[in-house]
Amino acid sequence: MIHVRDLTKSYADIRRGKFVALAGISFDAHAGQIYGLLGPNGAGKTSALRILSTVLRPTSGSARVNGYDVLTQPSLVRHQIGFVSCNTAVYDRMTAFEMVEYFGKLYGLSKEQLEARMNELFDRLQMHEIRDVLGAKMSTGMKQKVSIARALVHDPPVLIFDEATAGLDVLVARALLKEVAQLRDAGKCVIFSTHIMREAERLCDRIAIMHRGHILAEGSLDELRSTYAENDLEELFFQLISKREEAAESTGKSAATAEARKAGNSP
Ligand SMILES: Nc1ncnc2c1ncn2[C@@H]1O[C@H](COP(=O)(O)OP(=O)(O)OP(=O)(O)O)[C@@H](O)[C@H]1O
Repeated sequence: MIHVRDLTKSYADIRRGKFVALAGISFDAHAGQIYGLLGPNGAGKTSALRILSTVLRPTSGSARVNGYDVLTQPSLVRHQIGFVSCNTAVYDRMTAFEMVEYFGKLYGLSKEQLEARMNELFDRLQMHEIRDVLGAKMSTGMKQKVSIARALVHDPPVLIFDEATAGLDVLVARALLKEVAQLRDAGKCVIFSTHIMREAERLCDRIAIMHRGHILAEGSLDELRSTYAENDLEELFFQLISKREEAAESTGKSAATAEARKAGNSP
């Protein structure tokens, strides 16, 4: 359902010059699966997810969502996905009902379809009591429910959650994770980015461990544990990242030594 090949993204950064945020990642995610992108801050998770949702253009490589190409068929791609992040905007002057209705209309749902869908979503996400609450007066948890309803209103086959539990209290975060699992059980393809090991461990069917724009390892939790002979995901994660850092450091040192030799500054 999601097919990503050799995807790269470079930013022109004033301070750092050309900065490579994605260095050629490839992965596939399927219906009925939660695919986790696990990585520390700056790993490139958001860049990858923004490309999948057509907000960003890749520098090179390709990505298809439910058969549609993000570069050549962006509008069709957008109909295939719902996107939830920790800071999806909820308009201050709209009520929960108006927000979800507004997005349903944007997706072209008929009045009847929208009414049925909104009833279903307000039941499922227990949103009836916040139906008439204005965005400005909502708690973070309420806002997150509205964001989820907004992402689900057109019943897309693919759902993308980008660090969606950040800033939520433990009860609201749990409810969100339960909803994510239910979406998978309903046959959706879910991409779930997080830096929280426990979330990835509990929820994801496959995990890509990302660091500085690379996928360092990929597989089901069992596959990762057996390949790296390490049961603890956190430990496995640290081992992979420290190996990478050491390799990068020694490459940097050799490059610097070679440069110095060339310049005649080194014995
Ligand atoms: N518009 C931009 N211009 C320059 N650099 C950027 C831009 N957007 C992201 N970056 C850089 O690209 C790298 C990857 O960022 P990205 O947000 O994709 O990572 P992430 O894994 O989602 O991290 P986080 O959890 O912190 O959001 C970071 O070093 C970031 O500073």
